[in-house]
Amino acid sequence: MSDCIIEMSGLTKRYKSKTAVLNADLKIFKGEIVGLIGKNGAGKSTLLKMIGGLIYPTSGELHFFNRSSGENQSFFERMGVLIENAGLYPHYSAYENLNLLAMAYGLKDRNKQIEKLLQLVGLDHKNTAKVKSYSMGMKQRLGIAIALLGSPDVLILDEPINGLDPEGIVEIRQLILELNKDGLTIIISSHFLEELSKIATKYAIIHQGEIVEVISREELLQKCEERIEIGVDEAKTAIPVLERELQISKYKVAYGQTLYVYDRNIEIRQITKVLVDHGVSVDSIYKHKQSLEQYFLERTESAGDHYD
Ligand SMILES: Nc1ncnc2c1ncn2[C@@H]1O[C@H](COP(=O)(O)OP(=O)(O)OP(=O)(O)O)[C@@H](O)[C@H]1O
Repeated sequence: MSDCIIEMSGLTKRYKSKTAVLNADLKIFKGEIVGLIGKNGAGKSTLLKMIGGLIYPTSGELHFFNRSSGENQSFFERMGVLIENAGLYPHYSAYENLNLLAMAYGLKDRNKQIEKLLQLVGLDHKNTAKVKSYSMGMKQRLGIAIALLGSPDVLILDEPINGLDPEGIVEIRQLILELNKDGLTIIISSHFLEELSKIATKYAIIHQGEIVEVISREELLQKCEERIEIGVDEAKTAIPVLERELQISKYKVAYGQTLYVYDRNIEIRQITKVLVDHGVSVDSIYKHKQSLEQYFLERTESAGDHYD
């Protein structure tokens, strides 16, 4: 996963006096599923629209495949975009919707490509029912099929599970994972953090237009793992005691005076006892388990507010 296919630096979008996105720096690598997380109005859609070429940045750089987007607008053709709603024709079938667009794009082998796409998103190409009779989930899957016309390298999905019932959510999740298995890079925005955590390989947390953190799935899971936090004078004096007496092996030192112990089956009272018995005074000790939701809330609340 070493090919950086999108790189933005200092990407900014202002609407008159409103700054929707400010100085966004982010690298996206081939095969990633990047979850863009932020509250309503954080700037997610604006950022996705800039990546998808639907709006121009006010300033900053956007590079695709190590080349500036300004050098070659055709890079945007390699993005499949589903932002807001798919703009479906309600009185046509799924096939007809795709066919109209495929003709407009001048795609060759339309029939074959459309059948393949409909199959991929779990819709029947022979179904002549009008799209207006479709469920939200079916419309969303058709929207994804439309975004996939022309075999893009990157699929951009803005809140694709908004308004879907639990079954629809599972279908979209499975579809995204399936598409990613075939190598497609996906950028997906959401404020359903738990849902996003089931698919994203990397997260960019956006708050009031600014990317406040980029974190991998592994890092995030580690941060949200259950741990015992021990406050001591010096962590390095506590570690050998805990290793020897309780055989702890999964731990981390934070700020020199705090020790995080991730080993299961070790109780707070055991730790307190051995440390005190060996002359290490314990200033604080407690179990800590952070939910994803808490983590993101903390990141967005501690990030501070910026005003235009
Ligand atoms: N065309 C526009 N003109 C003026 N302001 C805009 C425009 N588009 C977006 N904004 C403002 O920019 C900010 C970011 O909007 P954006 O739609 O990118 O946020 P979002 O994170 O996608 O939120 P939501 O989930 O509510 O769509 C908001 O304050 C919004 O009101």
